[in-house]
Amino acid sequence: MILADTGPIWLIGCGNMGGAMLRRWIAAGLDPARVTVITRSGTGAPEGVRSLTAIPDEPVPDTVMLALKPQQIDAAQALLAPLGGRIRLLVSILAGVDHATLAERFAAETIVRAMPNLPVAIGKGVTTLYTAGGDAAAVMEVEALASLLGHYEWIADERHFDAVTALAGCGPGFVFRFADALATAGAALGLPADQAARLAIATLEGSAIMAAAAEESPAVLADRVASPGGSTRAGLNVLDRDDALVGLLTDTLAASAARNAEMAAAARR
Ligand SMILES: NC(=O)C1=CN([C@@H]2O[C@H](COP(=O)(O)OP(=O)(O)OC[C@H]3O[C@@H](n4cnc5c(N)ncnc54)[C@H](O)[C@@H]3O)[C@@H](O)[C@H]2O)C=CC1
Ligand SMILES: O=C(O)[C@@H]1CCC=N1
Repeated sequence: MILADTGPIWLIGCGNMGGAMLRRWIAAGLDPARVTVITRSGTGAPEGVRSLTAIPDEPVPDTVMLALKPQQIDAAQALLAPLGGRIRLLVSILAGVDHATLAERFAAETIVRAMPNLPVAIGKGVTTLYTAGGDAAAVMEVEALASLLGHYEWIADERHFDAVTALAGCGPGFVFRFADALATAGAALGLPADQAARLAIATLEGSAIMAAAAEESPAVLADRVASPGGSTRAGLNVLDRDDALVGLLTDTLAASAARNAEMAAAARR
């Protein structure tokens, strides 16, 4: 998808996620001269990008992206309050904070909630998008940006946003933790820790790539690894006993989704 050259983009906050997205967009062809990063610290912007600690005395930019924390939404609102008109496109990656709250706090023609995840840094991220409606060109522009980050999809029902945040936004954190746990378990069987870590990550990489390309479900692929009466089945029996792994992940996602709801409630005040 082609990036439209629609004018200035202001990125409010440029930490782990804002920085990862911006670096990927620039690597994929976004002109850094279009972007102004505005942060409290004045740090974190990639080379070639204007970095400020307050909004410049300039016309309202076409696009504003909110990439600070949900707890910093009051500061973002105060920062943008002096703008003299409506922003054409506001994109928010704030976990939890809902469309209605954004519309109350920010004057924008089109508002899109986006939930990226950290592998956007290498163009293999997952970005989920939601809008309550807006200008078709602005929506296409968001798709063009999201497509440069990896896989993206829209959700029609905003009530699913906390769930996709827990699954895909937070998901890399859980997968990284699983990689560590796999390595720790390998080391417990006597492997050197560094070797166990290498084998765990390479195993995850190959399995994820294979699952992504396969027509079969992961459940079928798991059965393909498990020879009848063999050692994989013995291991799977532990994960499957009383749905142990499903139960653990259900609790994990539920905790994340609940925290998103808390952050959303705090932003409504
Ligand atoms: N880290 C991740 O994997 C993901 C994060 N997100 C969302 O991205 C947002 C940012 O998260 P991170 O990048 O992890 O946080 P971070 O702490 O790394 O970055 C926050 C950024 O906001 C800036 N900032 C803080 N106060 C400010 C203010 N008053 N005015 C302007 N800038 C200010 C900081 O200087 C920093 O650049 C959050 O809303 C989070 O929900 C969404 C998906 C994934
Ligand atoms: O931890 C957080 O709140 C954010 C939302 C998704 C990933 N990181």
